[in-house]
Amino acid sequence: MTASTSLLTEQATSRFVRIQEGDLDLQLHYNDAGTGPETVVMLHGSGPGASGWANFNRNVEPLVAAGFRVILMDCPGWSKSDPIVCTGSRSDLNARALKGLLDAIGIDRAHLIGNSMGGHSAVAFALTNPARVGKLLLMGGGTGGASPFAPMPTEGIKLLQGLYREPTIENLKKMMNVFVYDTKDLTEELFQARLDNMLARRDHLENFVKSLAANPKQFPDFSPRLSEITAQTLIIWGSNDRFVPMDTGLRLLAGLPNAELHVFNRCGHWAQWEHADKFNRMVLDFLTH
Ligand SMILES: O=C(O)/C=C/C(=O)/C=C/C=C(\O)C(=O)O
Repeated sequence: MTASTSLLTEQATSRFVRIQEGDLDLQLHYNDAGTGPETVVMLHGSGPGASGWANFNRNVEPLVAAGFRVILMDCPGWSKSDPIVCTGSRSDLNARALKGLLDAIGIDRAHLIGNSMGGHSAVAFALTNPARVGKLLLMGGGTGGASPFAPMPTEGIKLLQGLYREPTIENLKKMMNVFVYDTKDLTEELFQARLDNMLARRDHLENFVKSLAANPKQFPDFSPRLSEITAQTLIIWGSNDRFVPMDTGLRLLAGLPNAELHVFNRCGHWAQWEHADKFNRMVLDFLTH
């Protein structure tokens, strides 16, 4: 561990910023780690209790050690960011929040890593702000839309929505057991931390349910527009993903002109966590070559 990575805790990297982006006027929470000429932004998924730190805590340190600045944005409606009810496209809402954040903290251009909803949001950002995107890494997400192979909503998304409606430890365990292929690393400590995150912000849970009632399709299908994105893209999927099925990754590969796809076997919806070491090596190789 170097001096620059020794202070990589959630608390030490926690920051708040006020953003004004069109009609969005919000306080956002983010984590800001490391220094360097290039910035990597990580965008988390849409589960109850998710946050940048919860999703990517196994992935920050290697990037910081390699000389990147890493920003984890907590999307509006999650963690310590302000609450919101989203009645339109949540992917586009998050993209606007990200533009507001980058403007507010003076970052012109960044590489984006998105997990699930974070992937949908990264694509929305790349479509509206192409000059501000370096490379794109999409994991278990990138576009909404139906799967021709898996019943929709998938079993994972049904559990996720059930947990928003009834936020109990039992429902949390049911959902998290489906997140990953191998459940042995899901400790009581991890369940408890995620439960605490969730229950700390009942307003976020209620707002998610209201948002879904107002617009059940929070994540639009970007397939017809993917060819507009010229950024070099690495798509990563778990072959056992029970939240966003792997054929979504194939759809992204077919649509994005400069993309390649890596599929992890024995891996669910959290490739960045389940295969963290290999994932981190792949990210560094992708970003530095
Ligand atoms: O419905 C979708 O397309 C997206 C679903 C998600 O974003 C689910 C993400 C779950 C997590 O990764 C999490 O940590 O909550």
